[in-house]
Amino acid sequence: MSPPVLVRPRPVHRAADLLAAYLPGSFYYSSARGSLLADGVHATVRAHHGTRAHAAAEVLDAAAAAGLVEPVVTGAIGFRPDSETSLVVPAVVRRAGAPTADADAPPASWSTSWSITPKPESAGYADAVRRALALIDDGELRKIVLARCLELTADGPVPVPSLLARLVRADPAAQAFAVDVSAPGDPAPRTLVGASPELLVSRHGGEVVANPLAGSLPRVADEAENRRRIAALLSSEKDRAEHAHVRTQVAEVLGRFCVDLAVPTEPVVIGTPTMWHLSTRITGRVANPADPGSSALALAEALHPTPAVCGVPTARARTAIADLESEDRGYYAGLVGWTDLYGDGEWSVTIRSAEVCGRTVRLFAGAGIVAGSDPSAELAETSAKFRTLLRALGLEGAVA
Ligand SMILES: C=C(O[C@H]1C=CC=C(C(=O)O)[C@@H]1O)C(=O)O
Repeated sequence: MSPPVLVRPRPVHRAADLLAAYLPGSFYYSSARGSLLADGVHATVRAHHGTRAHAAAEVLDAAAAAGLVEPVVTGAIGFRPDSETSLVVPAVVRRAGAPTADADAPPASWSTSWSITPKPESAGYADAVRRALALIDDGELRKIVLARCLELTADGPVPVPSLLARLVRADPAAQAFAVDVSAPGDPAPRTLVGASPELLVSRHGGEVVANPLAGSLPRVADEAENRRRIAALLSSEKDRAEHAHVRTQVAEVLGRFCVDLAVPTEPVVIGTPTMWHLSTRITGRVANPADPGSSALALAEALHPTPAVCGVPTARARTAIADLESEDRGYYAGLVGWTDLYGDGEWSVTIRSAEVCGRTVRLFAGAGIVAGSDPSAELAETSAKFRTLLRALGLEGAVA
């Protein structure tokens, strides 16, 4: 049984210092609620889908018994139930407040030439959207999120610390992360890096927040046009339906764990530097905070995959994704974050992300397809979503 929360440690570092101290192999996670930098491996959490929260609680209890102060489990879990997982109890954890926009950002591009390979080509993606729409017409699916991949190769190793710093600087409120996800056989260390706008779930002292997003339009430079887009999103039947699937499922799952669940019936629009999204902030309190089955990781596992990355019904959407997408998603559309000894923690949806390995960067972006979706608009939406990473790589405009 985990000890009760009495006094929580206060951050003793500056957010900018934590970001500057990040090195490949470390775990970094920051959001509007604070920053965390972790190094070394005290223990590894080995468990499969559905048992990770209990395994994490056991490993955390053992770490505390062994004298580790305030142990935390950090890491990432891939999209598929059987996909890769990287969960560890780090040896050293440093915390700080939320990052700010004035953090130092390194220069734009460090590679003089890149090769860019879309997988599939644009026409192939549009075709997959048409096939998904046929499944929706047939009544097999109500929603499916279809993703595509860009494989970039630079003329030298991609410096992950600079990429991470540029992502944080561009959007300090995002859930930014860098996680070592190296696997046997990788030609170089592999890092999952990104700046997700979507909080899957956070739990602090028993207070739970989830912030599902779905229904999107690209952000542009012209503010009048942006105002039109915000109004268009709020009134779009198609986008509201796409969003409602996610809100309903997240609320239903959290309802199994929480009391005082508050689920707004009307979405609002949130902006990232590159996108506008319909957003619903759902709050509640865990009914049984001491139960490891209600930890932040347990809630995250129960929620995953939400219809923001998979579809409705979930099982049919998963098989359709396997049939219609050409590339394995790996860690994309999974979850990334941390959970502590008390069951608190924060997990975000692994989107606006890439896996960096040596000179190669694989990035994914997806779009929710519902009745009424237009293949060319969904293709454009995925291109706009790639801009988060492409901008940070100094490559904005490189992909139509
Ligand atoms: C699947 C992604 O975004 C999700 C989150 C926000 C809006 C979404 C949408 O409108 O389709 C997606 O559900 C992605 O960025 O790859």
